[in-house]
Amino acid sequence: MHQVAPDRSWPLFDVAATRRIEQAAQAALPPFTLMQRAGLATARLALAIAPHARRIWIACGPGNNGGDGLEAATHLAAWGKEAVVTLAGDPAALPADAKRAWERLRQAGLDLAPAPPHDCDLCIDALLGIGAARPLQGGLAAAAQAMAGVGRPVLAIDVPSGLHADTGAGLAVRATHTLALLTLKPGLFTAGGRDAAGQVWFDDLEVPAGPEAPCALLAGPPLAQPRLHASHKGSYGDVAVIGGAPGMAGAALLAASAALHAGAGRVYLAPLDPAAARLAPGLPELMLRDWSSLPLPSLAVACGCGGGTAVADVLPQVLPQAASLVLDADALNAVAAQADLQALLRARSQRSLPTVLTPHPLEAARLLGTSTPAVQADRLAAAQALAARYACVVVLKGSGTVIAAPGQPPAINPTGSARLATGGTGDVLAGWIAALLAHGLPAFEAGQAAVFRHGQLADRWPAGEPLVAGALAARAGG
Ligand SMILES: NC(=O)C1=CN([C@@H]2O[C@H](COP(=O)(O)OP(=O)(O)OC[C@H]3O[C@@H](n4cnc5c(N)ncnc54)[C@H](OP(=O)(O)O)[C@@H]3O)[C@@H](O)[C@H]2O)[C@@H](O)CC1
Ligand SMILES: Nc1ncnc2c1ncn2[C@@H]1O[C@H](COP(=O)(O)OP(=O)(O)O)[C@@H](O)[C@H]1O
Ligand SMILES: [K+]
Repeated sequence: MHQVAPDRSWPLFDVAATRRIEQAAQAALPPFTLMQRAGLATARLALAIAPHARRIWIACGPGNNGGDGLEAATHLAAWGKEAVVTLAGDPAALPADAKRAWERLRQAGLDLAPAPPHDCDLCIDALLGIGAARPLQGGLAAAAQAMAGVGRPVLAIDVPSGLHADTGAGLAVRATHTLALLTLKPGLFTAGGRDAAGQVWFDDLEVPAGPEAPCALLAGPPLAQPRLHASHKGSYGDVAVIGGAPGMAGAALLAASAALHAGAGRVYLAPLDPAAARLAPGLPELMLRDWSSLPLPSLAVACGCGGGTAVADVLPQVLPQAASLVLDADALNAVAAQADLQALLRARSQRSLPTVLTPHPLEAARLLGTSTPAVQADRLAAAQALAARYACVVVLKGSGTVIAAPGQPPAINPTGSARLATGGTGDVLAGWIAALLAHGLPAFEAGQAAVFRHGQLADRWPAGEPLVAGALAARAGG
């Protein structure tokens, strides 16, 4: 069993692949072996989470997830715990493996409780796993509600019940811990998955993934980029930030500050507000330029940050010329609205010019011509659809940021938290990615590395210190 931490990358498998892995293992092993392993692993983790627990409520559902719970309950009772077992369903209708777990429970002298306990020290959520097919209803919904009311740690088996294992969508049990079995599923790490799953643990039940290819990766830490002694500012590339229309100069400044602190050799700031040139940015290292005078073919450009509608006039020049490009915020909205800009964007890939789009879910919805809920319902699919449509790398921001590129499995970022949900942190990310592009990282690696470090910086932010974008930018790359 492993604790899933952002110290390495992890392959993720969707439900279809997990079912194939399970079927191959079932065929090769004596019947009931996997459920025995699953139940034992769950019981062991329950003890580790709540070593002094006396009463443990195991809330079982009508399928094999419930069977894992029944098997765990038998172990916990054998180890001296008071196991209170409820079943939202008919024991006679359980699938074969779960029925066997039910028989073992009965043989151990245990029976079902008529209702959840009024109090317990730990809840085990064995209502639904990868078979969750529709929103929780009836007895399952009642059990989930009771679990929330107990106010004790909740250990979810495989998937927090109700959560869609592939997407992280769906109203689900909110667990403090989730023990993923056989495979790690992408839905645990994006959309509602992080909040539902809590700390994720993984047990492969001694079954290798075999020939199955992961549908996505949980990203690990990027490689360090040591700065050679015999290097100079030209070795690290030049960034230009174009944005900051009237009233929004701060966004462009944040991106430029992040690019500077993330290690770009030189950073140009090209505000779209003519008056902004008179502002003292407090960063004398920045070189203020009119955008039309920038040497675009030699620059990594971050375009859009606070760009307002003015950025649409810049894009016909920037899209074909920038050596590498990050499009954020208003630049994305302009692309979403103009077919000519979309064509210029797509044409960049034919010339192998690296491009990264950094939409939040609303911007992604505009680019895809759909709604924000539709994007959030399947963030991996939305990011992949965008990458395919615009032939570039896409960083779909939010809880469990997705990094996608055409023709390869997407990555889900494991770092960051809602402390980043404050104005301007997305501008910081755009500037940070541009700095890595300027250094020569390929677009996917640049996006993945900057997103990981940006989130990690937030995770390590001192608890009592407000996290604001300006301070985040000043520590980029640190
Ligand atoms: N086989 C093995 O040995 C192993 C299995 N493993 C474990 O099994 C889990 C998968 O088991 P599973 O396929 O039985 O699916 P599961 O999640 O229990 O639910 C299916 C049941 O729920 C029902 N149902 C669904 N949604 C519902 C709703 N909203 N409201 C009400 N009912 C609803 C659905 O009914 P139906 O849709 O058919 O009407 C069906 O009866 C997996 O996550 C892992 O924990 C692992 O230990 C590895 C070894
Ligand atoms: N709940 C969250 N968990 C992880 N990251 C988050 C969360 N909320 C926001 N972020 C991150 O904060 C940044 C916000 O970017 P964005 O929405 O563009 O805001 P802004 O335009 O104000 O800069 C993104 O990198 C996003 O992934
Ligand atoms: K569950």
